Amino acid sequence: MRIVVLAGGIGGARFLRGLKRAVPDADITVIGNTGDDIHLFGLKVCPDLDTVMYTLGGGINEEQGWGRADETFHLKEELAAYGVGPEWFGLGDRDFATHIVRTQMIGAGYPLSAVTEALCDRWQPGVRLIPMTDDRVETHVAVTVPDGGSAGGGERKVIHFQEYWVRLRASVRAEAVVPVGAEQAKPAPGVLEAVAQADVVLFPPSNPVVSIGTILAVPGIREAIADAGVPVVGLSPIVGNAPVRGMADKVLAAVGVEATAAAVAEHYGSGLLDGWLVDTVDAGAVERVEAAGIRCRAVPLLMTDEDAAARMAREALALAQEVRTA
Ligand SMILES: O=c1nc2n(C[C@H](O)[C@H](O)[C@H](O)CO)c3cc(O)ccc3cc-2c(=O)[nH]1
Repeated sequence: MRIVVLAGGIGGARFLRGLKRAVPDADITVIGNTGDDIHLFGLKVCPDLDTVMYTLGGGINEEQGWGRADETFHLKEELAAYGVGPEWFGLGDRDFATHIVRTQMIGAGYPLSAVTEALCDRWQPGVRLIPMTDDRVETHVAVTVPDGGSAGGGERKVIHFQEYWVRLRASVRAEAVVPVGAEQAKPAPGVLEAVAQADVVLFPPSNPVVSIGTILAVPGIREAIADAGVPVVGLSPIVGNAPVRGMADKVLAAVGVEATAAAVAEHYGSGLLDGWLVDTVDAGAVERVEAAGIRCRAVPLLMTDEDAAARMAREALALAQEVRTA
């Protein structure tokens, strides 16, 4: 079975680990979000690609869900001693090596897709990991930073997604989320081919705006998925009207979508999604999602461990089969 998965960071990576366990013989292609990418200290950092690569390759820091296990931060401390930041982004020594190799290869003329393949030669994630595009796309967030005054004023600015997410911890209101460069970007080699050859396309419980939404913003990808003629099944990242992890509710508000399992399904829409899994606590949403033309089932959606993630993957594939034979 050929499975294409659109993935962000932690949620996507953990789901993929479950999927591999559920269907060990499947041929899995992962289209990774690169809107979170950031240039720091002259290096290109790809948090979501690395989170998938490290998680499936056995090198992830399990507690954090990002970055390397058994990490040290000497380089970051030395940079800080020179007054060179940012200090708010935790790049460890082992992780730095990945960014150095990536940046060196890009400088030598290799596209990001080829670099990612080379990095995966070491990690052997057991899936084909392709960035959504080789072109530069950076998600920016328009915010108003309060001036602290009683008039409720503040400075409106546009900041990098990582500054909004990591430094500000989404504590200021996001007014708009813009995947800068997406409109001009082309899908990376292999992306459209993988979708065209897929038997099923899955949207893990990743962020619908800044992860999956960014991938779908690359011209051609949404259309290829909608036209593939195979079941497209997603899993809700919202459980009981709150994100399972992260701050997806904050960016959903910025695009005018309420943080409920049903609203996220409607946001993707029946033109794209054929099936949607909601958590059992959201069983009441099933009717609304089905009324929107999307087949819906309520099953446990908390990825408490690898077995739970594998059960979710099996449910997603079962729903895909149901859609296919309907
Ligand atoms: O909350 C944090 N997330 C960090 N993340 C996670 C990441 O910024 C976001 O969670 C994702 O971009 C959202 O998908 C990192 C990921 C990397 O690959 C490398 C370094 C970091 C550093 C941080 C960090 O300092 N704090």
